[in-house]
Amino acid sequence: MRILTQALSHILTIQNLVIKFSLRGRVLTAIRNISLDLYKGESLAIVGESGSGKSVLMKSIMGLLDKNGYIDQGQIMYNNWDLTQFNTERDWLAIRGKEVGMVTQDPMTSLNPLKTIGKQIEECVILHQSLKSKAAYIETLKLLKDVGIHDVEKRFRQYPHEFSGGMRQRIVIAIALACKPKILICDEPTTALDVTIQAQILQLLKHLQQKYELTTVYITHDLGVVAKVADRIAVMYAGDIIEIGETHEIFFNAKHPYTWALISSLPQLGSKGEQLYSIKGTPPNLFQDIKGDAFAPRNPYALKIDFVERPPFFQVSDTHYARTWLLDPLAPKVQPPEALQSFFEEGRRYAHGS
Ligand SMILES: Nc1ncnc2c1ncn2[C@@H]1O[C@H](COP(=O)(O)OP(=O)(O)OP(=O)(O)O)[C@@H](O)[C@H]1O
Repeated sequence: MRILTQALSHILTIQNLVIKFSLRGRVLTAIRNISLDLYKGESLAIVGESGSGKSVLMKSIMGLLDKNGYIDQGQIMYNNWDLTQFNTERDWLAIRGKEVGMVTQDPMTSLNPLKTIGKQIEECVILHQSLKSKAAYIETLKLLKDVGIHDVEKRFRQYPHEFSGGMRQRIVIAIALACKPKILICDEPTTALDVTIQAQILQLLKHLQQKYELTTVYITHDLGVVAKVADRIAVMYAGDIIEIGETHEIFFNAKHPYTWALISSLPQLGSKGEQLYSIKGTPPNLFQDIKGDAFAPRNPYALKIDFVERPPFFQVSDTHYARTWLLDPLAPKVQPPEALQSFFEEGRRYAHGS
């Protein structure tokens, strides 16, 4: 795994972003003052339960927010452009696909069932790489090979329904790559696939990230999925990033009780048959103002201050930060649940040994 303490340059910087939606006369705050740096060439996973704001955050950097959504505050800096100031489709065409590509959960919705897959990839190659027909055809065959499809001349002439789910996802990835993006957002890219195919697609994405020198962002509700592919993990809860760090720091030294709960739900821990800490209750109502730490009402370790004041980011290491009052020097010393402690220790031993 790459060490992110080395000086890496930012490819995209989000500052104090607030995103709201108007809904039947009421306002829902989906993103609550998030700041995030994305480093060139890294692989970042954004993890959190349904409704935590992962997709809204990523849609905002592609100009894909629903019509009732708007950026209330903040900046998204990319290439000296502030994307929050983009307001026409024309502006966004300079970004979407070309600078930032996306692979979504369901390949069928991204593919046109009436066109051969070769034509669909070739169209993007012609549009984004300004190649003439013969060169575009050759480039398309190369992309198909790169995403692990065999017998490419024959496959070029086939339609989406003639491919399996995993193969269709490879084609969607080829279409994204045809636009030569610098950033590739993968939104639950393997959720619809079975476990073996999941692993193959993640392996492929990791390989392509290196080959095409991409910066990748994975969005997922499943921490386990990104363990092997992400350099860093950002944990989201109720529209906020509550912990961020290198993958091993999140897995083996997490500090926020919500991250503890996410790790506790990993099957690796469940198989030990121990009583694990599970998240009870529901996430907060995003139509209402949130006071303090949004997780406090569900947090068995909550302190009084958690109900009053939003915790700042406490620094754990150069690369690891967590928004929990438990890290305040004045807070009582609280240890993670026991089953997690042994998981953390095992993980750290393994990391030192490897
Ligand atoms: N068009 C919209 N109008 C109103 N609320 C919206 C709209 N789009 C998203 N939201 C709300 O914004 C919040 C964040 O949604 P988002 O889709 O980003 O969550 P998520 O973490 O990606 O969840 P999932 O994993 O289910 O996709 C949710 O409360 C959602 O209901």
